Amino acid sequence: MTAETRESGPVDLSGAAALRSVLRIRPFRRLWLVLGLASFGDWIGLLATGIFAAAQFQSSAGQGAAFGGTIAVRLLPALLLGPIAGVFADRFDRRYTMVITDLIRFVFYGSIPIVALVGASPGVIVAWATIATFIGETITLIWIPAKEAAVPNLIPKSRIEVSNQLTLVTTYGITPILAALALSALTAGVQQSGLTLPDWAQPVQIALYLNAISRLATALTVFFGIKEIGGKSAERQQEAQQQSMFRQFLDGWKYIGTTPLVRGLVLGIFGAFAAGGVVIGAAKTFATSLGAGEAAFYLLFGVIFMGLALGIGLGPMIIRELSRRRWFGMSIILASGSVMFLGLAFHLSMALAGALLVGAGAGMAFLAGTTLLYGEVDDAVRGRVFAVVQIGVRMVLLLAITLSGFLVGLGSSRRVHLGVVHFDVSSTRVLLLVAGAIGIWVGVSAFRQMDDKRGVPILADLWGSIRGRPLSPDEEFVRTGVFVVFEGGEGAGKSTQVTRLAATLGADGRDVVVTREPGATDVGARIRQLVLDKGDAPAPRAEALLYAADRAHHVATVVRPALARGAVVVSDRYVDSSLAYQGAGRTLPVAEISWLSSWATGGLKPDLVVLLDVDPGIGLSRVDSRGLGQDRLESESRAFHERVRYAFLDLAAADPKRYLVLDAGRPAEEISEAVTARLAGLLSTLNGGPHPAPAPASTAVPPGPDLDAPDLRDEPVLEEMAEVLGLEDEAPEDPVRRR
Ligand SMILES: Nc1ncnc2c1ncn2[C@@H]1O[C@H](COP(=O)(O)OP(=O)(O)OP(=O)(O)O)[C@@H](O)[C@H]1O
Ligand SMILES: Cc1cn([C@H]2C[C@H](O)[C@@H](COP(=O)(O)O)O2)c(=O)[nH]c1=O
Repeated sequence: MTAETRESGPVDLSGAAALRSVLRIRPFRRLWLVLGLASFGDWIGLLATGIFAAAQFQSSAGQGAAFGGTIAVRLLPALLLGPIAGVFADRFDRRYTMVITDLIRFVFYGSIPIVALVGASPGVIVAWATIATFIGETITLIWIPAKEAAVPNLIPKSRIEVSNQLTLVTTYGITPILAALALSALTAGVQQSGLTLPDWAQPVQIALYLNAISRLATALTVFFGIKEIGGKSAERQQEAQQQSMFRQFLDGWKYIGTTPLVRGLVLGIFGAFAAGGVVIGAAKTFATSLGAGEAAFYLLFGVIFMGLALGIGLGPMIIRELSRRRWFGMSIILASGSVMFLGLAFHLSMALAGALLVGAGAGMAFLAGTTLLYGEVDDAVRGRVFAVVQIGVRMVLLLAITLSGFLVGLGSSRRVHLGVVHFDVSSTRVLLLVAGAIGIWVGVSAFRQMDDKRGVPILADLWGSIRGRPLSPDEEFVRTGVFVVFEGGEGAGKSTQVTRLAATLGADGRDVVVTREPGATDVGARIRQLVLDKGDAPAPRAEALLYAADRAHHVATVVRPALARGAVVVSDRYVDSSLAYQGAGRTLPVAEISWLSSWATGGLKPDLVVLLDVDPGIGLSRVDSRGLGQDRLESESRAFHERVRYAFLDLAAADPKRYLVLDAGRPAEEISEAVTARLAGLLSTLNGGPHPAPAPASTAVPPGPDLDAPDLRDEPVLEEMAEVLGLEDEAPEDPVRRR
């Protein structure tokens, strides 16, 4: 059982369009209806069973015990049957599993009000309500994984997230509210009408019938309307034939335990819910420690659920195309960090903001986690994985609420006065801080385990994604060569130095590739003409795209292949020229140019950038002295060239390790010496030092299609440069400047 590695990530449609597109899928539409009905039945049943049981007793103690008891019974089956429930979903036909389990639930839930009608004693009624609820909930545990495992088979991968949003919002947002409203409207309607209804028509009784009927309705819809859920894949069929249920059960756990991504997702989801549970459990004492009273408790409780809904509903719209794996880790960290923030809050407004973020983080983690699981987990084992998730979430919530409630009750608190600020340092706060810290650790581990964009800065990626421009991960390739780039304004002496360096390295027997931007390739030569000819000027954005296009082709066909085979690549201009000329010069947003270049190059960065810094006046006069006239860029204003110069210097200052900044007014030989000296360190790491060019076939560089790449040492680029330069006419001597 291997998980297919696929990312159910970015949705390429706007929120509303994506929603419409998923609702156009008929089987999903019906499943959504089923879910809505089932969930409405669940919630109204949960409320009504509790009220119904409580109503059988006169004393408040009896009422409390009956209400709490029936609700606890709904959660108990998860403990007992949970682990095995998923096997049913993977072993049997999922359609029949859903239909049969719904029919059983219809019978048992329907029996609860009927037992009361036949005149049984309160004790028997409550006992039967408890037993029937227990059986119904046990059966639900088989129904849920069957449904969860079927969803990805009905919907295209790209729509899974939206469908998931829709079902989560329906289950945890819309239907509980509808159920509560329906029940209270029924009760209020009867009270206000003054009617004396027979026992069987009491509002709670009606709610219980509704709960049962919703099961019948879902069974019929699945049986007649969603036939697509049925059938078994060959793999499932084979497993069912060859393995016992117990073996399948063990394999399910083994799969979760040994598949790092799935294990990380499951643990992360539990972590996020534990964070929410701790806050709910501690909320009452916490509200008191804020001096905010009973109402604040309900407020905090409500705000967490509001955050949950906001996270699920709006999360994907905010982060847009951020990697879902990264989003998952970040959401857990957000939820846990907010729990810690709550531990430090000294005012109700801070607590409410913290609670909202706890809910939002948990909701987003749940959405991202389940969406990833839908995409990552094989159909054959999906039922078991979702059984563990669904049941685990209930158990973790219950445990976290109970344990934190218990722990906060143990400790005492001390009032701390910090100037005008007074707050309690209590066991509640300590608990929140510790739970938050553990949650952050879980989030960071999840992030590290499943990060699919290693090396891409996290916050820049998040910010870029929010703005609709996520950063791409570097393209992977075996890089054994060294990449050196010369940058600088017009006439700085780049070509002179490139040629000198190539000669020195060549004399050393190195495999050297001399190249430049724009124009090192046939495609590039045509682009160079387009951007530099003084004809029709491309608009600034078009100009930026043309340079990026030249770069993309250049990197793919010249630079990467040469680096892969272990050559020293020396390029006259690269990314910084775009940042300086199109960014600072043309005043296009530098971050956008940077993103464009990083996309074009697949994130390839030079090992060393030699920046030849020259006053634009001097540089342009050198260009003029060549007597070849000025191209379109060279003829730009003095202010343009000043902006370019300072942009280069700023780039170098921001990453001093990668740059060698030299005063281009100094003699060419001195500059060459400085460059050679700086490069010596980098080259010593290259294949153990000098070697004959081209690299012998026996070197460690893996052979491959890259070996077909052009070796530009003898190509026109170098010749053309030498010709243009007239290397025998050396520049006047000037001191070298290092920064
Ligand atoms: N250190 C130096 N001192 C004085 N003159 C120099 C120096 N280096 C190069 N030159 C001369 O300046 C002119 C421009 O040099 P070069 O073509 O190498 O600069 P470049 O930066 O490549 O120019 P471009 O921006 O046009 O590509 C040439 O005539 C060259 O001989
Ligand atoms: C790579 C690159 C270059 N330019 C400009 C800079 C120069 O004016 C010309 C290139 O000519 P040179 O002979 O190599 O100096 O193009 C640019 O504006 N943006 C870029 O990305």
